[in-house]
Amino acid sequence: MDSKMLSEKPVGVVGAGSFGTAIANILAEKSKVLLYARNESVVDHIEKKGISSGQLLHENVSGSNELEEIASKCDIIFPIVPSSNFRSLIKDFSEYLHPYHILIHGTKGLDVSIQDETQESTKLNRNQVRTMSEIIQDESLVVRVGCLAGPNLARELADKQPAATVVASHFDEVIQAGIRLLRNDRFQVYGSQDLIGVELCGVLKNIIAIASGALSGMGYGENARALLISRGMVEMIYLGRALGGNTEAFIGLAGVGDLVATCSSTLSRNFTVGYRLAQGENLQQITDSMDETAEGINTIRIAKKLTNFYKVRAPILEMLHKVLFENLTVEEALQYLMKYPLNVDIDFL
Ligand SMILES: NC(=O)C1=CN([C@@H]2O[C@H](COP(=O)(O)OP(=O)(O)OC[C@H]3O[C@@H](n4cnc5c(N)ncnc54)[C@H](O)[C@@H]3O)[C@@H](O)[C@H]2O)C=CC1
Ligand SMILES: O=C(CO)COP(=O)(O)O
Repeated sequence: MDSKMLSEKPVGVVGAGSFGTAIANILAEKSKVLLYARNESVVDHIEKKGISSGQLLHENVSGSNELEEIASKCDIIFPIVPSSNFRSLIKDFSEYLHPYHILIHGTKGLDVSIQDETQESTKLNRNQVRTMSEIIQDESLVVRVGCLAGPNLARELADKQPAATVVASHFDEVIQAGIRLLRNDRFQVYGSQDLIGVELCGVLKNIIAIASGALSGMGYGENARALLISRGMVEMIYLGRALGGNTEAFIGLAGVGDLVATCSSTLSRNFTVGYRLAQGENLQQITDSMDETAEGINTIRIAKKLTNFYKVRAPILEMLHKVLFENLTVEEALQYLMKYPLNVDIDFL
């Protein structure tokens, strides 16, 4: 595909939430963009008011309510919806998708097929858990898939602050397309061939972000956060490698970069969940009053079952699971972690 064709055809973004909208605006600096929303009133708002998810839209962005229109007009499409809706979206989309399409998703979550998981199951293996790029391949004829992941808090992107992301794919043309479409003088784009590793970075850092919010909610400062980030990174690497990622991805922008951003910002929804837990709210109260997606909650549930299967040492994850789903208090979890008998700093290199 040459650059002339790219500039002639619009780029598709599916999902008009905080991140989909921020990415649509970045893409719009170089291309026409078709932004898909399920809800007709949201499309109406996009068309008439030029606003989506509270963000003023670039003039190159128009709205669409038709997946068929997105697939027929766009060769390159960015699906950015929560992981809980990702498979059903791709199923609906698949009849319009062809092998010439390129899909680069921005979703930081995992999927478990219903038939593979029951409430009682305590273990999951890798074959029972899908990343979003795997869902695209499972459910459609699209071959050239990729993801974008990195420290990309939507609000900061919307405010045009400097930032960078990683586009990962097994196909160089997907990486090159991502760089060509997204890169501008405030937004750097790096490439990686480790698609699974980069996807897992974005997914697993949300677990640690919840823990970081909890530390802040208890009033603790930067020593505690640094301890959490570095030990959290080790857990991410253990589990990420068990699931097929390489260590390199985790020490890059999508790994430690996104981990630091999300663990340090009150803009992060996952951080906010942890903060509110530490302030005494329960999970139900928090999720009932949040409009946006905090992927880390479901990821903790899935990751715990994966660590049970692979016997991965992940004490932070274990404690968070108990806090979220088994009524352990945040203070009790912290006490347990501070007594955890470990003294080797780095044993994964
Ligand atoms: N907000 C952020 O700063 C960032 C978010 N992400 C990831 O992006 C994904 C989406 O997050 P946000 O945009 O923040 O979520 P959000 O909660 O702001 O919005 C999600 C949007 O997806 C739409 N949606 C859900 N199912 C859909 C479907 N089947 N078809 C079309 N639209 C559908 C919803 O209507 C909503 O507009 C998540 O996996 C998140 O982890 C990644 C990087 C940054
Ligand atoms: O992934 C993010 C920033 O890179 C956004 O994190 P939250 O989903 O926690 O808001």
